[in-house]
Amino acid sequence: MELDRADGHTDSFSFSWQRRDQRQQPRRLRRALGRPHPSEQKPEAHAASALHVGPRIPQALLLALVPFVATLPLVCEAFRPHMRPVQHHPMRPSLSLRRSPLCPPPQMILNAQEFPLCYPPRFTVLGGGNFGLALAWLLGQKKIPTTILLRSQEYAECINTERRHPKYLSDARFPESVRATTDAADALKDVTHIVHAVPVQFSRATLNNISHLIPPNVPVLSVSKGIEANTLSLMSDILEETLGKNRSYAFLSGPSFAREIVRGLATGVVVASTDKRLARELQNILRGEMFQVFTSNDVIGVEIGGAVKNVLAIAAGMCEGLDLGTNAISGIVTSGAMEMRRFGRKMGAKASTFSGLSGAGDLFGTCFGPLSRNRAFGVRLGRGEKVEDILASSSEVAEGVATATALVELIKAKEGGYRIDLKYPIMFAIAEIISGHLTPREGLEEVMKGNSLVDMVYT
Ligand SMILES: NC(=O)C1=CN([C@@H]2O[C@H](COP(=O)(O)OP(=O)(O)OC[C@H]3O[C@@H](n4cnc5c(N)ncnc54)[C@H](O)[C@@H]3O)[C@@H](O)[C@H]2O)C=CC1
Ligand SMILES: O=C(CO)COP(=O)(O)O
Repeated sequence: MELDRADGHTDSFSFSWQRRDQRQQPRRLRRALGRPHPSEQKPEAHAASALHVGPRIPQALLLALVPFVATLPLVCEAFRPHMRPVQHHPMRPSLSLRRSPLCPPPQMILNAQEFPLCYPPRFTVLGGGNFGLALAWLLGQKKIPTTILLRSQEYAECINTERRHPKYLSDARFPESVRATTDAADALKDVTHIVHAVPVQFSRATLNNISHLIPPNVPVLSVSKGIEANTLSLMSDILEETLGKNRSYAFLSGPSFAREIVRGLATGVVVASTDKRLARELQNILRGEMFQVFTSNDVIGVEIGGAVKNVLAIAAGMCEGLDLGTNAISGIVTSGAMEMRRFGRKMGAKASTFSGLSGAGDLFGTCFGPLSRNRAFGVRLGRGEKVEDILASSSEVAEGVATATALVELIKAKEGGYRIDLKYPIMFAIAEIISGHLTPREGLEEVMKGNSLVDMVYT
């Protein structure tokens, strides 16, 4: 049976009291019998017919059902902790529970600006660098209980007592709903969602250390951008290999500098997941007036965009460090965007993802904006500093450095064939520069002079 709701939608999980024979009769016959189709009735008549109880459902039976229906929400609530949906943590109720009369219908949960979640989310952020802190701050603004798992006791105490991190984003004040700890068991107890913000090269070791403490089915949102150097893995591979396939993962990317987020400046990001419901749930949890969240199911496209733009930002920085001019930077970034898209397609990504926030958007922000650490790394490299010296003098991560060589290895593995460097001249040049085989000037001038620039539109 179906219920015709007042708003015109039909809910498959509820009932209609229309007689089956009446629903199946052709309209002309119904009119002749004086029983027009509900859509042809006046509103009052429609309402009356919706309540009309035919002889096949005795009124006594309906009355007997009333106490059962009335207590259904309470029964659902009582059983919630015992229900273990396949893909989700027990604290995230299954869709059928969310459809209990106590909860708004699913479209309300998914679309409402002020999300009326039917359970209290509790987040744990892994990684206390700039971006982990920015997301904890964002969640704190929404009064969502959030624990940051740090390695430094001193930093954790500073967050808990002074409500700020002494080193990163030190101007940002954390609300009371945010706390920090170095105790992984404490941080992961009762968690409903995990944000993974550990740099890619340290992710596998970090996750292996704590995987036994992460409750089954708790979903993980990764914000790290890069390719693991020794395995050529993306974060989606690392997460599945360390935390298993039996949970949902999502990936956040887009132009989103931590420093701007904690200043409350307008930001737009993409959350990609093959679990559409998780992507929409995270969208509703994270979004706010100044923080827009879009959803995508193109996980590989979003991951490739985030990893490759860091490499291209190093090239943009080198152009600046070498004073090659704006024309050269723009040419290299445009051509690099083509290579990003080409490789993404090879990996199975959608072409359109590279025109969006997690592709072109993040590429522009990182290559031309003043805040990028990858771009800053490239500037120093272009001015003549050595890779090792820059890395040794920096306490913040430039993911593009390790990713550059891993990216070329991954391209070779996926493309196969001869002279792949001709298809990806910019990626190959950056990897050669970072591994010390070419100087920045040699590498970039070779690209600019050697007819290596490609254009998506013109030949
Ligand atoms: N900072 C930003 O604005 C954004 C960063 N991201 C991404 O977020 C991820 C994290 O970057 P940030 O938070 O910026 O890092 P960060 O550069 O601010 O800090 C480095 C982090 O690495 C940790 N770390 C260093 N050595 C480690 C080790 N051996 N094991 C475990 N952790 C170690 C430090 O404790 C610190 O949390 C990166 O993949 C980055 O690309 C993404 C979007 C924006
Ligand atoms: O990914 C980022 C912004 O979207 C941060 O880039 P950097 O790591 O180069 O600072």
